[in-house]
Amino acid sequence: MDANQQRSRYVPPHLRGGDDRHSDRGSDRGDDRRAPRAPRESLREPPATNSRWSAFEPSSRDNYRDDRFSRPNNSSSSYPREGGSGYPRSSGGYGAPRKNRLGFHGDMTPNARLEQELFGDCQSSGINFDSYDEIPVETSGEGVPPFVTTFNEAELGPEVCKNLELCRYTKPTPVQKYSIPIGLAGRDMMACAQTGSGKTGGFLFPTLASMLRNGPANIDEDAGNGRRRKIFPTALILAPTRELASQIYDEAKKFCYCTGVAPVVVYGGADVGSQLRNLERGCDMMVATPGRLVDLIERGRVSLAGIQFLILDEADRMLDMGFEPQIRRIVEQEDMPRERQTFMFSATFPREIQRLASDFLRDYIFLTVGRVGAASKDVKQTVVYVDQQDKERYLVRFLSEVHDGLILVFVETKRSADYLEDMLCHEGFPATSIHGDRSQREREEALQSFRSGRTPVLVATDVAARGLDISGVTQVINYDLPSNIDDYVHRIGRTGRVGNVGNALSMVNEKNRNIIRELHELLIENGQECPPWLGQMYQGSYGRGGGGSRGRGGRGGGGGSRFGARDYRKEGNSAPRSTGNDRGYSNDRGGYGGGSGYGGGGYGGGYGGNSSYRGGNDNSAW
Ligand SMILES: Nc1ncnc2c1ncn2[C@@H]1O[C@H](COP(=O)(O)OP(=O)(O)OP(=O)(O)O)[C@@H](O)[C@H]1O
Repeated sequence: MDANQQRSRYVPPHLRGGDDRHSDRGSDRGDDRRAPRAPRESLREPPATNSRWSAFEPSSRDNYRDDRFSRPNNSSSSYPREGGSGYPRSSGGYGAPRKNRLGFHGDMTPNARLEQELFGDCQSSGINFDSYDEIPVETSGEGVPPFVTTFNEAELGPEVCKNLELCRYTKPTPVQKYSIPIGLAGRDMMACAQTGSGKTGGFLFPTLASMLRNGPANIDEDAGNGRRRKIFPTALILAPTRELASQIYDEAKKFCYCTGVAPVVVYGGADVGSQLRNLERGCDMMVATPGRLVDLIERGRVSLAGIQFLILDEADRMLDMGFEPQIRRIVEQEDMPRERQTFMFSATFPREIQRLASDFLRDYIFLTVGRVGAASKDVKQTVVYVDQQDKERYLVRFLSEVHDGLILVFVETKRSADYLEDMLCHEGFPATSIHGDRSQREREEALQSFRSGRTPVLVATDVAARGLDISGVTQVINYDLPSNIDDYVHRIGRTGRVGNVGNALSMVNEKNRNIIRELHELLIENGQECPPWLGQMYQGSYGRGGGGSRGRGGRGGGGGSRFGARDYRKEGNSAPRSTGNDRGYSNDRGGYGGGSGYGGGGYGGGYGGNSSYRGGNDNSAW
């Protein structure tokens, strides 16, 4: 088959499924117009020598299969067959309209099929997992309880501990070691820990364990309820994207298995009717995106009067200008009690957002693992200078050398995501894309196809930058750099998770001046190779004398930087106290992990040759 024949059969993403609803969207969307397509022939590279990609033909992309994630079918439950509560099981596994003996709505009976579904995929942590223990932990606030070192039945309860065993979690990560006792002590907390270090468990474990200890709020669910039942969750977890909400829910289902606590997820873009039916079966722990929650409150279907736990995941994002009004409305203007516990978690926490966040917290404990806003040391970061017009060729060339793993390519706009997916498929790479203009179904299918390895390249906008935990992502590529360093930290954190190593490649040129200084400082802080041209760019853009006056150097001292090096309440006051860990406390920047030492390269030599700043892309390498 010649190349032209292949191309004629390929259906570009915006026309797939015989649906042309997107085909004219460029015309009414201002700057979201589709990019002019580069002449195909100019993009043509020498055939990829990498046999991984040569198996893929654009016309046969649906035949691309990867069985890495298949698993044996185990039909027996790890829980004893007898010994459930005797509470009748609903057909869906979770949720029954009646309350169980704990006063919650979930199932307490083991179910082998569900157990396999929930835990069959669980994988053990990566080789650097143990080095998490060396990351310095800092807490501030009054009366910080001592940290734990194990998952302990006395604290978490036997069911939760059993579920953690099924998850193959052998010990808590640092953030969990501290967040479990803080949460169980009834305290509010603001927690900041690096990407991929188990923050989801960090808030779910103490929430669930406290719920099991205390039971639900004393609410008469039937009072004032007519035919349309109102739902009174006990815990509310808010997340910024639908995919993240859905992922948190998947985690919650595992930890809640057989505990009697019923988790439910609600998010926009999906059928509200089926979400309402799920809610009606009973909801104790609600995971939601803010917009859909407001909708359900307005419909009179959800009340927040029973909330005992409020959690904001990716809290800095939830409180930035886009979401803050909705969050204020949910937290301050509905019926949510002030007598509740509030947890805020993120890997980044700019100082002004910390200040804003404190409006929602009471006498909280601030917990940082490492430095606020630091990147994971398990990600090898590489920057290359690539002119804008050379990026496509560079990417194609780069991908043809990648032999393994899933590759996440970040771009700036939805239009570029469509365009790049299209281009990569033409070039023979099984790619899909995710962005805000795709339907929820398309977004879910794209993620599933990526997760399964069927399309090992995912082109994404920042909708996929935060929180997503996809095992097997070995490369993150910043085709377009984000406009701020926190987004960079979250993006590259899609790889190098839970002790695994990963790689991040960023294509840099003059368009990225606004992030260069902080990128430069982050690379140095993380002990990464920092090409001389990057420093030249940075000094060129900010003046030689000015370097370092506003950057990460300022973070540690709490100077002019917008970043908090630690609890913003402590700035200019007494030093925060260490609650101690084996290695002792360091209040310095960075300061954890071994820096380099992990191989995992995958790229380097052939692509790293850009040494001059202006016009420095090394075409000879292609
Ligand atoms: N105690 C543990 N032992 C082993 N694996 C764990 C443990 N806790 C969490 N994990 C696993 O670590 C991975 C990353 O966890 P999680 O998604 O919660 O990270 P995160 O800190 O929230 O990351 P991000 O900042 O990107 O949102 C998940 O696959 C999770 O199952």
